[in-house]
Amino acid sequence: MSALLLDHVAIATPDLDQGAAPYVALGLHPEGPDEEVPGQGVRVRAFQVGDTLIELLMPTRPDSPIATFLAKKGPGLHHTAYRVADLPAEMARLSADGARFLAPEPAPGRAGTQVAFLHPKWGQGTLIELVQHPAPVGPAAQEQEVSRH
Ligand SMILES: CC[C@H](C(=O)O)C(=O)SCCNC(=O)CCNC(=O)[C@H](O)C(C)(C)COP(=O)(O)OP(=O)(O)OC[C@H]1O[C@@H](n2cnc3c(N)ncnc32)[C@H](O)[C@@H]1OP(=O)(O)O
Ligand SMILES: [Co+2]
Repeated sequence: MSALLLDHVAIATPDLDQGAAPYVALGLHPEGPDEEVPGQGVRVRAFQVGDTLIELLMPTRPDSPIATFLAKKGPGLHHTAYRVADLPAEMARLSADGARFLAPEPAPGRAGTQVAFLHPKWGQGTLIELVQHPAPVGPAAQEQEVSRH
């Protein structure tokens, strides 16, 4: 079973500046420029907090899941996300264990990640996302490769 880390906590907002205000007031700074993720119909502003992120999500089109969420529940906590080393393997393991994924395959997330969502009912009322980050490239990866031998 792959290592599991809390990757991010996601918050739905109709406006990134408005949604980000409490985190800026807490002294956090955005982790780079806002990022559009067309497949999810969202614009993302992320704040690093220790090893995890606070991810503000604003809808970029009316049929975005975030637009639907905002219409039903208003702004606030949207999902929690966990980092896995091998997303397909985790999906197969959890599905065999009765978990219910919202789509059969991973989808592109922010920052080159692959993501998959579990149904909120399976999450006992919480929308849970699994995230696989791209393999590191460049000197860091070579160094990691060398240290393996
Ligand atoms: C930039 C990418 C980024 C990343 O991490 O890289 C992202 O995280 S993108 C995030 C946006 N994308 C998604 O959320 C995709 C997955 N979500 C969905 O497919 C839908 O939002 C879904 C199916 C979770 C809910 O859709 P909808 O509300 O239209 O369906 P239902 O009304 O049938 O809802 C079923 C049931 O779930 C409750 N619900 C809905 N959303 C949430 C939520 N975020 N947390 C907890 N519960 C949720 C909803 O109230 C219904 O419950 P019920 O008791 O039947 O009322
Ligand atoms: Co997310």
